[in-house]
Amino acid sequence: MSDLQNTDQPQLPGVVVTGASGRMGQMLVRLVLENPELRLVGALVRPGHDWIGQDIGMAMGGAAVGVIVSDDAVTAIAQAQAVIDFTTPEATLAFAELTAQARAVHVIGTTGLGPDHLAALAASARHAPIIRAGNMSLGVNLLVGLTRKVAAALGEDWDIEVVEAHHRHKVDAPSGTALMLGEAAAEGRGATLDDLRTPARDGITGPRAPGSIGFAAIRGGDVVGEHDVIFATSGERIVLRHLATDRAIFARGAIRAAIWGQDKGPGEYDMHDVLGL
Ligand SMILES: NC(=O)c1ccc[n+]([C@@H]2O[C@H](COP(=O)([O-])OP(=O)(O)OC[C@H]3O[C@@H](n4cnc5c(N)ncnc54)[C@H](O)[C@@H]3O)[C@@H](O)[C@H]2O)c1
Ligand SMILES: O=C(O)C1=N[C@H](C(=O)O)CCC1
Repeated sequence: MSDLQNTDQPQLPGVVVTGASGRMGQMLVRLVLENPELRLVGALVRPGHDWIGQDIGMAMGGAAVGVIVSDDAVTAIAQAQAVIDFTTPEATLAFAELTAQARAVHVIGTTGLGPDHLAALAASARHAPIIRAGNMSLGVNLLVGLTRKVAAALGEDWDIEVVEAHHRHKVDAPSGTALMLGEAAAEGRGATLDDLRTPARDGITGPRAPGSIGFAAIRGGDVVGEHDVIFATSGERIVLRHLATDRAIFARGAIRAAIWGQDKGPGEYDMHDVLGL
């Protein structure tokens, strides 16, 4: 068995990683196993997945770690102090109910959540802490603050566009990060993103609506995540840019959130709370 796993330290918070076979799930399993402040107690995959019943370390091509992959979320989450969840909106809602029952911290990285999903999460957060962000990296959360400041400093003659690029497998657009950046820009202008967001452009769109915030999404290859916030006016442009080259940045943020949340009461939190920004 791998000596990375803290099986001999039952006092450490136990973490369940959902979507454990996914791109983020595998990264999270690795980094939770390496973390001296946490214990991996569960690895959940979707029903029917061929990893079910195998040790998660071996399923990922390494040494055994003593945690068997399962699709039994009820049993796994009942013994957890934290659930780290990068899956799909539907799966995340189901995990939120179980995490609320277990009074465990639910760290949610899943994007593509709509108003109905968010309302259901708010209900779960009445029972246990939920920490959710469309991007868990330090760099993007700093960029959110910068975007708000720059938008507040510039007048409406500066057009705001958010351009993002991701790998070919990504299913939602605009990305969760792009929406966070757009929301920050709108806040800087004293508005909400719902007030200022322009629908995706295609065909005869007419000229740009003054004061609006536009989004453009590129999908291809293995791009981990790239975001530009463009402020454009006559004669000059400012571009605020974040480039992600390693998914570990998201996993590190999520793990920090799981630890931070251990002494927090029920409620909804984000990475600004976790990072003290
Ligand atoms: N917030 C962030 O910092 C951040 C960073 C990266 C990705 N994400 C988001 O995380 C999500 C996952 O991204 P990914 O690239 O890892 O995708 P992925 O498709 O590689 O992984 C998702 C995994 O969830 C699993 N899953 C689906 N339903 C399930 C269920 N009911 N039970 C257990 N597992 C289930 C899938 O089988 C898959 O393995 C996306 O919404 C993505 O946008 C967020
Ligand atoms: O790979 C993804 O999917 C990512 N999703 C998040 C988003 O939607 O912004 C964060 C970046 C990577």
